Amino acid sequence: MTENPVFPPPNDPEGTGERTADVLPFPLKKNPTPPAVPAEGEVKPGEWEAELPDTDDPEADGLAEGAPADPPREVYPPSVAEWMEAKDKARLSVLPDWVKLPDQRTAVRKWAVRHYSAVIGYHAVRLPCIYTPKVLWYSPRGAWRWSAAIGRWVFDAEGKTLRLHSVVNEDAAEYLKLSRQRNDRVRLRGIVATLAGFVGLAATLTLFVMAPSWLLLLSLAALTTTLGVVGAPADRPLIDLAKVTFRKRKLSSDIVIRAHEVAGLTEREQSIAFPRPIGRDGDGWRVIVDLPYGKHFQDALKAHGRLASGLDIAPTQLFLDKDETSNRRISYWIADRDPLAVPSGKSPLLGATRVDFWKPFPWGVDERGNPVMATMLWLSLLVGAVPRQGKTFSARTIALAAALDPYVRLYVFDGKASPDWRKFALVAHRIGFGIVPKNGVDPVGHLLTSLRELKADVEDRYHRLSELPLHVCPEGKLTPEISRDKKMNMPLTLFVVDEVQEYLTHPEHGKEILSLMVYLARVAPAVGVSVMTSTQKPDDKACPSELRDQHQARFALRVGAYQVSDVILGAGSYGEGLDASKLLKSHKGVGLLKGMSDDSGIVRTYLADGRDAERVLTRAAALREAEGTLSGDAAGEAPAPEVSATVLDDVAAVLGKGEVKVWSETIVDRLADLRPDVYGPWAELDAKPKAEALTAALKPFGVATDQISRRIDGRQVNKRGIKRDDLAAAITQRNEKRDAG
Ligand SMILES: Nc1ncnc2c1ncn2[C@@H]1O[C@H](COP(=O)(O)OP(=O)(O)OP(=O)(O)O)[C@@H](O)[C@H]1O
Repeated sequence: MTENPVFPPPNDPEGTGERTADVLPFPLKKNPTPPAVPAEGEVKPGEWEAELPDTDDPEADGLAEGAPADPPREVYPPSVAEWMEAKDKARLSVLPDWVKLPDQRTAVRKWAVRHYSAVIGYHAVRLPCIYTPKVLWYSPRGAWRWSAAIGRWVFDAEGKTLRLHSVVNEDAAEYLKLSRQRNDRVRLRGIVATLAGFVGLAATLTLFVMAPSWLLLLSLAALTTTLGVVGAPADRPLIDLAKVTFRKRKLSSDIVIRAHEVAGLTEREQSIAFPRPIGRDGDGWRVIVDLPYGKHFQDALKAHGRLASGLDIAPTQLFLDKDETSNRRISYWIADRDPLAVPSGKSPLLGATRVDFWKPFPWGVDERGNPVMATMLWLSLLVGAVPRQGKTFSARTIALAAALDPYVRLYVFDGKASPDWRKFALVAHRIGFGIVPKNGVDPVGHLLTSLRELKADVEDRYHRLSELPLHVCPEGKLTPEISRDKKMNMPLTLFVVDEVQEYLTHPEHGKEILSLMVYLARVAPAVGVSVMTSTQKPDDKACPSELRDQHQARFALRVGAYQVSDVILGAGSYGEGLDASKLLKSHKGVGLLKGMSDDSGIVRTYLADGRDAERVLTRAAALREAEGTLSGDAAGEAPAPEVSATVLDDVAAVLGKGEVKVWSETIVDRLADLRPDVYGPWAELDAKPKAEALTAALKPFGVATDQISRRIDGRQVNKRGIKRDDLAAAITQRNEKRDAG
């Protein structure tokens, strides 16, 4: 039943000729005339009901005493604006929603095409192999039935019973009257039939001799079909009913009320109400109900399975949305079929020549087929799911969008070394696969170097952005112009780590990787460096909460239990109706997205398979080459020397066993031998700047250089140098800091 609360005009309470009490009339009464008092316990579903205190009731003493709960009308009269607003809400629109809204019009059009093409196809297939043989089979019988009917008509068979009756009753007068009438009729009908026979014969002969063969065939087909239809048995129709391929139910308020009753969401004395009529919404029904007072969204959520059963649909067809105006108002979308099992199709990125990563880009569609746009600006994204659900594919679609913006710097690390990310080598600034060194490359070391490089970059960006003049950087934040200015070297950056648990559980470097990633996920998005991590193990050991919690956006594909869903999406998500454990195995690439925008909900991500990805990345590489933005690994450039991070260990490595203090320039020469690519340029400097380079590099670690005296050829020579004890103390301090995270 559809309920539309009608608000009475102010100062004109319905059903009351005059004001009898200080209690305001209940404004949401439905019937314009006073309703008959229902029998006790009888509740009309969907009707607003209110029990007003009966002041004559001796048991209602307590209610009559004291100040009235409602303010007197004279003090707070309902305003005309309120009344008009209520009327506005209650008024039904002239045209139904599906006519007015373009997406619903499209849905109806699609439905009509789908429906009628299915019906036409159904009959077209059956026409030659079922309907034609049936017509041919039944047409002789039809011809016999027809001629028999004409014979009966000509010879007045319908009067036979009466004539026989007059014979049995020996009523001669009646019999003579009926016989005369019959003779007249037979004569007339005989003439008509003979004439019709001649006309028919002449027409047939004319047709046979003069008509083109198509007309002859058409006439024959029409005659045979007519005879076939006449000859078909009454219990077996010639044409079957088309069983269309999809199931579309007509939803009624009775079904919805039944669902709430079996789900235990209604009270004995109060049912649900329908603030808006049930209507079509895309490929499904939109139902808005008001639960009984005291019941709320979470109750409906808990009863999701029972509600689906009461509606006689699969749970995957029922979607619940909160309503902002009331906690007992729920909006249901009841899909005609499981929308999540319908693939969303190929990613539109496959046809895109380039993407502006500053703007949202298409990532998928929601359950109703509405586009879902993604953005990675100012946020980090965590993707989690059990294996084979589309975790990598969904994360990769985002990385592909980034690749198609030539000004986005990409870091890609895949803990599993799967083939999925290999082709990103064409565009990625830094890339690594797995955790096992191969072909002379240690991927974990490379990740560490990249993380440190990025951390230094982020720190540097903060400084530089705050130093930029206001006309260049008005809000102290990265802008599209700054990010695309090559001289500024602050491009939007996407740091992708797939199967992050492989790196975080690394026995030697896991802790440092974790602390660097926590730093980046927390601090870097604000300067245009976004982190996207994915994992199939979101537990505290494999992917600790200190990292998970830094991700502002979460995407959970199917998981095993609602607790895991909450771990990925964040505590409390289950209570908001977000439970990725309800997704099915068949829901590939489908997940729940939270935190990317104000809305949370389902995303059926677009598909881009391995070949699609390769095509996009080849295009992206060409684009970057043309724009001159190919850098790092993709351009064959080695990482910048990590002087700051490794200098302590390197100096320690070049100290001789018993050496207590060594001159700086000696140390630099030895460092150049150890790592010529890093320290070679220092070694080429003169003695003083050489020593100063080392002093500057060690200063951040608290290692000062001292004057060290040596006797050379009987002469006392003083030069600045490093003491072993100072170095050891700095290394211990650094290690303690690192362990503490
Ligand atoms: N959006 C999508 N639409 C349709 N199918 C998809 C979609 N995304 C993924 N799939 C299918 O799911 C399969 C698994 O995807 P994917 O490799 O991304 O899963 P995964 O969760 O990363 O698995 P693993 O943990 O084993 O790497 C793919 O091979 C693909 O066939």
